[in-house]
Amino acid sequence: MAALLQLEKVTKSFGAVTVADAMSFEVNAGEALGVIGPNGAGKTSMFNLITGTLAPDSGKLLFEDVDITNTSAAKRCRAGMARSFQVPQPFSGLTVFENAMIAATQAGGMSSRAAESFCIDVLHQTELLDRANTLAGGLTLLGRKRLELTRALCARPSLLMLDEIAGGLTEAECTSLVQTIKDIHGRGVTIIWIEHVVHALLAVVDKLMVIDFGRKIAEGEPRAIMESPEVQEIYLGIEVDA
Ligand SMILES: Nc1ncnc2c1ncn2[C@@H]1O[C@H](COP(=O)(O)OP(=O)(O)OP(=O)(O)O)[C@@H](O)[C@H]1O
Repeated sequence: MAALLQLEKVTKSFGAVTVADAMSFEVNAGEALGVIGPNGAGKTSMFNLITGTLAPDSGKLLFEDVDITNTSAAKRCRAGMARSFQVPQPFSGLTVFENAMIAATQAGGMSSRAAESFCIDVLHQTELLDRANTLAGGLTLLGRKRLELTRALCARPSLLMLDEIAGGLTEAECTSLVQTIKDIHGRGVTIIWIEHVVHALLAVVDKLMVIDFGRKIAEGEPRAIMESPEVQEIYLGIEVDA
């Protein structure tokens, strides 16, 4: 598999707080990478560094083998990166369909005519088609999460980044959203998914990475990583017998 995204020794600090400490990893095309770590570990900052809303102090990022370290966030989006936000950020006074259209025409660069049928298709995938004419502000939490996913997909990403999209959902809602994400991944979209709801992640991802204090603690086959004593102790705070 070819690497779609590569981070090489990416470092970023805010004063004394280091959010990325010589962070290196790669994500192959077609892969789903899960990212876990304690609060404040630097997970969202990592997304900001990848999408270009945060500039690294040092290190290099490559997307499709092109050095994007100094590429603007807008250009990275056009190149195929899209993300959802931890706190859904729709245009609350616009309908679900209008939100999708804005994403498809602005982030996805589509003409309005082409975007219409495309958005219907995306809303079908994200199971929001029957809410197309609902105001975004009137959606349930699950609906808002699905709209976050819709808006990211409308940017036509080859790399989809999900930031705690399962947070706050009931068990049944989580199961339903996981199935949607599985289907999206099944269509060949490469995914990086930050999540505290670990069982949701494990249902989808091929690889799991654990970070703490901006450092990569472990990376590999998800269940093996979860069972490793180092991860249990550092991430879960569980004392493991020597
Ligand atoms: N712009 C900023 N200026 C100063 N400190 C920041 C900034 N952005 C993030 N931080 C700090 O960097 C650390 C990492 O934050 P980040 O949001 O990346 O963590 P996280 O792993 O996503 O946490 P959570 O799981 O709680 O969402 C935190 O201590 C945070 O307060």
